[in-house]
Amino acid sequence: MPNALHDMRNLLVTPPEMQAVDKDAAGSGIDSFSLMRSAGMAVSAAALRLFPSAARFVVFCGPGNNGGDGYVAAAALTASGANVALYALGDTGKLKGDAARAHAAYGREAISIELYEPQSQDVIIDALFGAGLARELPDQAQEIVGRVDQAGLPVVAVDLPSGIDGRTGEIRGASFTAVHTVTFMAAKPGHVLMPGRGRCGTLEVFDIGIPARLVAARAGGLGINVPAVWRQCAAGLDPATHKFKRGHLAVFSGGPTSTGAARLSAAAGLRAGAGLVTLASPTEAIPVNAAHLTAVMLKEIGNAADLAEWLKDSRLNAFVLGPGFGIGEKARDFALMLCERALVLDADGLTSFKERRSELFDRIAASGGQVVMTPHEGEFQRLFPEIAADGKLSKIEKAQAAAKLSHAVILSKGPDTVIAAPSGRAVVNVNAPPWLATAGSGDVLAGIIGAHLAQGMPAFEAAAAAAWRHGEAGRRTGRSATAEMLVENIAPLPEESAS
Ligand SMILES: NC(=O)C1=CN([C@@H]2O[C@H](COP(=O)(O)OP(=O)(O)OC[C@H]3O[C@@H](n4cnc5c(N)ncnc54)[C@H](O)[C@@H]3O)[C@@H](O)[C@H]2O)[C@@H](O)CC1
Ligand SMILES: [K+]
Repeated sequence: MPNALHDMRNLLVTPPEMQAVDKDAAGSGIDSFSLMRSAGMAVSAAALRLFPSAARFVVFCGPGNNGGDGYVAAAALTASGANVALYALGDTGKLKGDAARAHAAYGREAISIELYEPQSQDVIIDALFGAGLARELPDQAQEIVGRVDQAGLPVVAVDLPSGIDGRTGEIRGASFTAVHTVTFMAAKPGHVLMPGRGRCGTLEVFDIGIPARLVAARAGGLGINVPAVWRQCAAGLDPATHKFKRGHLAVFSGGPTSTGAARLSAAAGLRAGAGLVTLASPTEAIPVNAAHLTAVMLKEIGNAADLAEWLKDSRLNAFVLGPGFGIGEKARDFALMLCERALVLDADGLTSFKERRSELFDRIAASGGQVVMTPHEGEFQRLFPEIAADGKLSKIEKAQAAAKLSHAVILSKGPDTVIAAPSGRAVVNVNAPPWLATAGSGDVLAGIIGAHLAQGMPAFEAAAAAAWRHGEAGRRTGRSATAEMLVENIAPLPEESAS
C-alpha cells in the first residue's frame, strides 16, 4: 500500500502481527517494561481525563500483559491521589515477566475478582484480556461483565474491551462495553469490525514508543479507509477536462417496473463526477425512463447484439450492472461482455452468477479489466458460500478470500464495509452513519464507484473512495436520509491537503 500505511493512524495491525512487533522491539534492545509503563500511564491519564471526579477506580487485572498494564495504571492512579481498588483474575503468584514486575511494583493488595461488588460511582478499568485473548472469556470474567453491565458502570478498556477478539471483532462469550478504549501503536481489526467496534467507545491509539518502522515492517496491508489511501489516484481528476476524459459511464436499467434503482445509480454517477452518464434501457422501459431523466442520457439496449454494437464505442469505459436489473441469463451475458472494461457488478448482477460463478471469475481473470463486486451479506453468501460459512475468518479475511477467488475487488457491505483486492490489500470503512442503510443506498454507492472507474481510477481505489464519499454523503444528509438526498449530498472529492 502506498504512503498511507506508513501513517500509523491509518494502519490496522492484527494481534499476531502486534506480537511479532513486540518481539522485534525487545530484540532491538527496547526495554519491554518501559513499553508497559507507557501503556499503563496512558490508561491512567485517559481515566483521569474522562473521569476527573470518580469516587473510585476499579481496576480488573488479567493473567497476561494486559493485566500488567492494569497494575501500572492502578499504581499511577493511586499516586495521583485517586481512590483505587484492584481485583485480579487468577493467581497473581503465577504472573510472569513484565506483568509480574508491574504487580510487584504496584505493591498493594489485589483482591480476588469474584469478590467484586459494584458501587454506583465506580469507574472500571478493564485490563483483563487484550490482544492475547485466545478463546472464550473465562466464566468468572463473563460473570463480572454481567455485574458491571447490570450496574451500568462506565468502562475504560485497555487495548480492547475484554471479550472482543482483536482479529475479528467477534465477541468471545461476553465482553465489556467501553466508553473509551486506549490501544497501543495501531488500531486492530477488532476495533473497526462489528460487533467489536460498537463496544469500544471512543478509540485512542497511543504511541508507547515502538519505532514506526518496526510496526510498518510487520503490518500486512490492512488499513482504515481514509482519503490518503486513494487521494493520489483521484488527484488527476480535473473537473475542467473534456467530458469524455472524465469518462462515460453506462448504467443498465431493468424492465418497466424496476427502473428506479438504475436511475439512482446513474444520478449518483453523474453527481460523483462521470463526464457523461447513459442509462441503457430495454425497449419496454424506454418510456418510463425517458419520463424521468434530464442530464442522464438514454439508450435502447434490448439484447446482447445491441450491446455488442454499442461497445464499438470505446469511449464507453465504465458500467454499472445489477441494481433492479433482474436475475438470469441476460445479466450473465451482459456482465461477461463488460468485464474487460470497468464494471461494477451489484445486486441482481451478482445473484445471477450464484450457480455459474466460475464463468465470471475466469472471465475476469482472463480479461484484465477493472471489476468491483459489491455484495451485501446475503449476496456474499450466495456467491461465496464456503467463505461465508467459515466461522474462523474475520470479515476482512472473508473479503480477501473472495477477492482472491474472483480476481475482482470486493466491497463487502455493512456498517463496517470492507474493500479488498485480489492482492490481499484491504481497508475498512469507518465513516458511515447507521442511517446510511436506507433503501436505494447501495444503488447510489454503485453509481459513485462507476463514476470513479469512468474517470480512470483503479478498481480498489475507486471502490474505497466511493465508500468514503458515500459515508460522507450520509453524514451530510443526516438521520432522515433517503437515497435521493444522498445523491444530492455527494461532495466533491477531498483536496490534496485533507487527511
Ligand atoms: N507492544 C504492545 O502492544 C504492548 C502490549 N501490552 C499489553 O499486552 C497485551 C497483550 O499481552 P498478552 O499477550 O500477555 O495477552 P493478554 O494479557 O491479553 O492475555 C494473555 C494471557 O491470558 C491467557 N488467556 C488467553 N485467553 C484466555 C482465556 N480465554 N481464558 C483464560 N486465559 C486466557 C493467555 O494464556 C495469557 O496468559 C496487550 O493487550 C497490551 O495490553 C503492553 O504491556 C505494552 C506493550
Ligand atoms: K482489556
